[in-house]
Amino acid sequence: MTQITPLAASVLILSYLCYRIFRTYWKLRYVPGPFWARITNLQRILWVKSGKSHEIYQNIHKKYGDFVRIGPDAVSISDPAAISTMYPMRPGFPKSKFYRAFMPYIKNGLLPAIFTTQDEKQHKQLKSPIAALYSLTNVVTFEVFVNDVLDILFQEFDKRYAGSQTSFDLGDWLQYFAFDVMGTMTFSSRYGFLETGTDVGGMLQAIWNFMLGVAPMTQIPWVDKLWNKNHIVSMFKPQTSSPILKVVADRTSERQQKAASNTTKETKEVNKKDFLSRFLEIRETNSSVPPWAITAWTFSNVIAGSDSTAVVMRTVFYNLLAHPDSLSRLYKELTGYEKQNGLSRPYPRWSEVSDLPYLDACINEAIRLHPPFCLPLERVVPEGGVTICGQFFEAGTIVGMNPYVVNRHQPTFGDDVDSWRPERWLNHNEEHRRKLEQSVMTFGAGRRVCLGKYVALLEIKKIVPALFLNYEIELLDPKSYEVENCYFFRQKGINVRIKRRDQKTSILAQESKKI
Ligand code: HEM
Repeated sequence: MTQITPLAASVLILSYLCYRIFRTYWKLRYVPGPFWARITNLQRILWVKSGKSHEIYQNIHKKYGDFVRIGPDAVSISDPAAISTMYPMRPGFPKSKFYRAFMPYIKNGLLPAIFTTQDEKQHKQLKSPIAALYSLTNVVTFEVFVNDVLDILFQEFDKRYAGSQTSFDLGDWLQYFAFDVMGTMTFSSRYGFLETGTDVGGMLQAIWNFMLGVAPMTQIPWVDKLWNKNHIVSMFKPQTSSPILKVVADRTSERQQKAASNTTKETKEVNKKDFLSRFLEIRETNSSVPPWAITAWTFSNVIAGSDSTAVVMRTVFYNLLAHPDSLSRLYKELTGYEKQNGLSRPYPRWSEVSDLPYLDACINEAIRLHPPFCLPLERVVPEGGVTICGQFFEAGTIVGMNPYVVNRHQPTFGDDVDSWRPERWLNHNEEHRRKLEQSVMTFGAGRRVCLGKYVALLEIKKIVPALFLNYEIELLDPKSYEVENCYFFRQKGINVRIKRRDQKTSILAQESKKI
């Protein structure tokens, strides 16, 4: 028998490796991009870990154009004209394994959610029964919950800051507010962030730490599968569970027990109102809903809906405070409306502020400037391949659009894409405005577009007028504002002092009742 010499073996292995590298490189050779992206995903991990991936993505698109190869199988695309092809309303363009990394690993396996599932059948099974709850018509029925939480926010502001003029980070309070609103809407109870003015039980920090750990894994999902979502490995690792998942599970079982006894009048009343009671009702009447759906739905609400909304709120407040001209124009719009039509106090109603042009322009500009999710929203090219803006991609290729980059597409939004300019949403005909709106990727697009968009808009359109009409807010140092990004993109350092506005001059519609 002929012996394989070590030299021959080395040559064979080397040739095989060269062949693999060449094949990997060749696959998407026609798409420009950084050199290492042609053969490995390692660079993408480093981008995520740098905390500056939003800037890196913007720079590579500036350098290479609308199509950039970001990994052996992955392409980032920046032209908004591609949105309808890559994110269609019909099924058949599924999410990539990127999203699997976000699924909590519990003792029975992975807990899927509407946001994270790749399985389109499961997505339908989870989303269809509850989609109507998130329609604008239904969401406005939750306005009363936002008012309840605004009550607490105002009480705390008055008690802690308005009289003493002590400075504080408004961004932290907007986050507490967003979480407590979502808790109230979902379970009719708050976490207590506002009452205590702190991150109770370190829950918010734990969510951020979770994001920091998961974000690099999204770029190499096979490592996540081996290391984090593996039954054998998990036996040797300390058991950690998401603190939010624990809260969600506790509140759900409390409610289920109460509903089972169904004795008190209070329970019956609550059951008519919040998301949890509506979810329980849906499950009772729909046998196709799996038992774990309640946890998946409530978990989705809290995890997908709280921090993200806080990010947009911070962007609106920071930019209005840092641009006094904008703030003064908004204030004039609100008080002008109040003079003519009256505004409910202390918090204007949704019906009064849902359609104010300058408020809308400021919120649209904040949504454009600072999307909370800032890596490509990855999809897998289906069987038969697809042509995107004239470029063909074969089945299995991962394509994605990064909201941060798409929202800064110069030919669409103008040369000053990095600047705060709410006016870009005004002074144009309706058709142009609609085109701009459809070119913003902050809420995603198509079949997997954000389910909670109206919940977020309700909160934002309530809190912005409420705070500016009732308080004078002074931004102490615009330069202390900082952003950090893993996949989730958040800010800190909105240090302010506040005082109550002179009630006589600003309250023109005292008599209008609070909801
Ligand atoms: C300003 C606030 C928000 C932003 C910017 C935002 C952004 C997004 C984005 C970008 C997606 C799509 C992700 C993808 O395609 O990869 C998404 C999906 C989703 N969001 Fe939001 N979101 C916000 C608020 C909310 C709220 C308040 C809720 C719940 C009440 C929520 C629930 C969901 C759910 C359930 C999905 C999955 C939808 C599906 O796959 O069919 N979001 N969101």
